Amino acid sequence: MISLCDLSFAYKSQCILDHVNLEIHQGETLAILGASGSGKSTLLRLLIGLQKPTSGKILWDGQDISRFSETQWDRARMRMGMVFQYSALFDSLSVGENVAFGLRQRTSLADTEIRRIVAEKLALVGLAGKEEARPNELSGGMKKRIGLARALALNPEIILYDEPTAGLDPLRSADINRLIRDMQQQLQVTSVIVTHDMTSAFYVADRLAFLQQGKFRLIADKETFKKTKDRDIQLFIHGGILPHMEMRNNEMEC
Ligand SMILES: Nc1ncnc2c1ncn2[C@@H]1O[C@H](COP(=O)(O)OP(=O)(O)OP(=O)(O)O)[C@@H](O)[C@H]1O
Repeated sequence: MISLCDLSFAYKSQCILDHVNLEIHQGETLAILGASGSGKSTLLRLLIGLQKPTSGKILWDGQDISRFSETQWDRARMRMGMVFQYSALFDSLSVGENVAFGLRQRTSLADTEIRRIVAEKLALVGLAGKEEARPNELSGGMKKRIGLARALALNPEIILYDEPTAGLDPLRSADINRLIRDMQQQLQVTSVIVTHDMTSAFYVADRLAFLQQGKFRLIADKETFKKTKDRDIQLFIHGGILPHMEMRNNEMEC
């Protein structure tokens, strides 16, 4: 569905992505993992057209979206939902108007239809009837749910999540993880999740891709990932403590 082809990106002289290739399959949930500063958020920004690659292509259904004009991007973004790290809700707007934001900006739907969609999406994330609440009255977990309802409002084909469990306690994180998986199963939407949270990644993702020094060190399904003998990946998975297994050093598997 989406392919990164020989994609490179640099901020001035700092190379962030170095000739990477990645396939994002229709309907899958793919987790992008990597240390702080490895370029995960940059990759999301490239996928939503907020950055342009230095070289290479991003193909979506055969079209190179990295060369799109702003008008083409306006149409393409209707097919994408983005869930931001700290929810990025407008505190001055009610919850209902936050969820309605993209619908009002990008469609000419009647107000009654927008209200119906907002009610439907809030129900989907377990917050039915919260239209009149203000974001600053809500917990972090509820804000994340509203961010997700907003991303779902335009029925996107792909949802991009930047650290969906950041700042949440383990129980609220589990709640968000379940919700992401439910959305996946109910709506068959393609999802890309940038996260440091290994519990979350293993729970929600079908496949994982580990970014390090501008390259994907490993792109694999969950079982392969858990069993890899790559030392750096095992250290990352286990929070810096190596499990008892035979390790390989500095060997790229992708
Ligand atoms: N606008 C920018 N201009 C210059 N350098 C930037 C910019 N944004 C990010 N960087 C640098 O690019 C590198 C990758 O940043 P990015 O935010 O993509 O990493 P990340 O893997 O998402 O990190 P984290 O997990 O901490 O959010 C970092 O070294 C960062 O300092």
